[in-house]
Amino acid sequence: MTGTRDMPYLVLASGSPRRLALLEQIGIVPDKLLPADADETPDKSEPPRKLAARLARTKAEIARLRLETDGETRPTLVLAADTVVAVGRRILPKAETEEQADDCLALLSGRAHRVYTGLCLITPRGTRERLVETRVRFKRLATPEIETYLKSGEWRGKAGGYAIQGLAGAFVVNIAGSYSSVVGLPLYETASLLDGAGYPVRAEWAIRD
Ligand SMILES: Cc1cn([C@H]2C[C@H](O)[C@@H](COP(=O)(O)OP(=O)(O)OP(=O)(O)O)O2)c(=O)[nH]c1=O
Repeated sequence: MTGTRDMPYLVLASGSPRRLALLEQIGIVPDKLLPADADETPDKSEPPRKLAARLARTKAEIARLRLETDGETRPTLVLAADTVVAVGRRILPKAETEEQADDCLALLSGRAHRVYTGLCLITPRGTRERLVETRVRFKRLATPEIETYLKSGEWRGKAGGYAIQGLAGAFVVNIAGSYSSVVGLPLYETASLLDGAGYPVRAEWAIRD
């Protein structure tokens, strides 16, 4: 790091520690965290991919408005994401109760589902978006296995009632797409959006330095 570059001010519109950790994994540390409290209820017959895109955009817009209200004048990049788990068109909840997580796991057992992560980056020159789709196939889960998993509490607050980065990693027979996207932030697409908006990602720095 030379400290001489014009670094845009980067705001991560998220309260998710996983999204922050994923960004840090690729050498990006946001200047500010601004969790955006969006209503995550799907619209009537809203397809899962549209929901993920819409919520990512809504979170980014809420954060940008707050910055405006707070009188922020620096050129700012606002990054937000939303992860949705679906079986076909059926959108699974972000599990908040053991019963919800139990229902999700029973549905995911022995079949494939899709994880959609919407990404939105608001820049001074406009809004850029990406939608990343990943197919995940779970093994068949026996009842005692589900019961043990429920006791772990790892499902709490997770879309689809599981976290691939934890114990549920052992349920995954295969995955086609982006692992980081399932965890909550697709790293390739994030780096590419930020780079396109003039935010230097670490690999770029290494080459330029
Ligand atoms: C499927 C899956 C989801 N998740 C998480 C990612 C997201 O944090 C969460 C889905 O909820 P989101 O609404 O996408 O995000 P959030 O409310 O946790 O955070 P934010 O403040 O950014 O809105 O589920 C995992 O951590 N691992 C997984 O394997």
